[in-house]
Amino acid sequence: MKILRNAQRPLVNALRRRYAIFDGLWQRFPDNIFLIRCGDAGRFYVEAINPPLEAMFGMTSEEACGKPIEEVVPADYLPAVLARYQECVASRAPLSYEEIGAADQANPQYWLTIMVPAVDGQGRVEYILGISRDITLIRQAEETLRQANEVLEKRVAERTAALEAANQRLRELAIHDGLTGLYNRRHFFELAEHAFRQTLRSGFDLSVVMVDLDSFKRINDSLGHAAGDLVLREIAGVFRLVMRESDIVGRYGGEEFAVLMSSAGAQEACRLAERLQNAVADSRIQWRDTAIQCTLSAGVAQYSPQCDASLDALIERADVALFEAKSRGRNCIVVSRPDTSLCSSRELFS
Ligand SMILES: Nc1nc2c(ncn2[C@@H]2O[C@H](COP(=O)(O)OP(=O)(O)OP(=O)(O)O)[C@@H](O)[C@H]2O)c(=O)[nH]1
Repeated sequence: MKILRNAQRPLVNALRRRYAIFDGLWQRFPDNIFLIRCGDAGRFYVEAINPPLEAMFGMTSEEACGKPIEEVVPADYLPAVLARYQECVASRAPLSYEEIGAADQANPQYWLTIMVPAVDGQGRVEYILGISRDITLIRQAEETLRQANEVLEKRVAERTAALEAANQRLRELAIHDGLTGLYNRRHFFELAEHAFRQTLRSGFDLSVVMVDLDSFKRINDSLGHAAGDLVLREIAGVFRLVMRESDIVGRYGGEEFAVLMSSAGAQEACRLAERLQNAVADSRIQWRDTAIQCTLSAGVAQYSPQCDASLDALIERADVALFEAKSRGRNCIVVSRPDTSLCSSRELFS
C-alpha cells in the first residue's frame, strides 16, 4: 500500500502543479471566462466563472456553480445566450461571435465571445468553455472614426461641388465675352470650324453673317463709354431673341458680331440679317434721359466650294460684303455671291 502511494506521488505533484498554474491563470485572466456544463434535455449549468464575471453577476464562482444558466444570466440576454450554447453543442466546433449587451441603450457594450466545446469519447459535448472580451472601446473608437469620416466626406463633397461650380464659371468665362455674354471670338472660331468641317462632309449649306453697328463711336463720344457698353449689351440681347438655336453668334470685335448659320443658304442668312436689322432699329435703348437708336450693316456669304478653301476665306468674303455695306451708306445688307461679286440682299431675292 505504501509502495503504491509512493509511486503515485509524482503524478499527484504534477497534477497539483498543473492545477495551480491553471487556477492562477483563471484568477488573473482579465476577460470573462465561463465553463458551462451541458446537461440532459438541452439544459445548461454554470460550472465555474472567473473573478470579472463574479463581479458582473454579483456572485462567487462557488455560489454560481451548479446553477441552471437561467438563474445566472439576466433574462434579457438569456435567449441569445442559449441559442449560442445550442449552436456550439450542435456544431461541436469552436464558435466566435460578437454581441451587444448594455445596461441602457445609449451606452451599448460590445463583447467578442469565443466558445470551445469539450467533447467526450462518445462525441457528446460535455462542457463549453467561453471567453468574452469587452471590445466597447474599440467599437466606440470605430464609431468616432466613422463619424469623423462622414463629416470629412461631407466637407470634401461640399468643397468638390464649390470647385466644380468655380470650374464651370471659369469655363463660362473662358468661352464668353464678358460684356455681352455672347461667345468670344476664340470660341466662336472653335465652334465655327467644327460646323465648317461638318459642312464639308455633309454637303449641306452654310452661311456667315458679319454684323457691325453703325457709327457706334458717336454713341461713345456723345454719351460716354458706359452708354456704349449698355448699347452693346442690349444689342446682344436682341441677337439672342432673333437667332435660331442652331446659329452660332459671337462678338467678333468691338461693335462687330459674327453669326454662323448651319444648313442655311444666302437667302435665309439675308432674312436673318433683315430680322436683326429691324429688331435693332425698333429697339430704343434708354440711357439716362436719352433714348438711343441704332442701325446696323451686315455682310452675308454662303459657303462656296469654289471660293472658300477655309472658314477664314468664307468669313473674309462676308467681311468684304460688310465693308461694302458700310460704303453704300450703312444700315444695309450686302451679299457676296459665289463668284465673289457683291449685290444687295434685295437684288438676291429679285
Ligand atoms: N463702349 C464701348 N465701346 C467700344 C467697345 N469696343 C470698341 N468700342 C468702340 O467702338 C468704336 C468703333 O468705332 P469705329 O470703328 O470708328 O466704328 P463706328 O463708329 O461704328 O463706325 P462705322 O463702323 O464705320 O459705322 C470705337 O470708339 C471703340 O472705342 C466696348 O467694349 N465698349
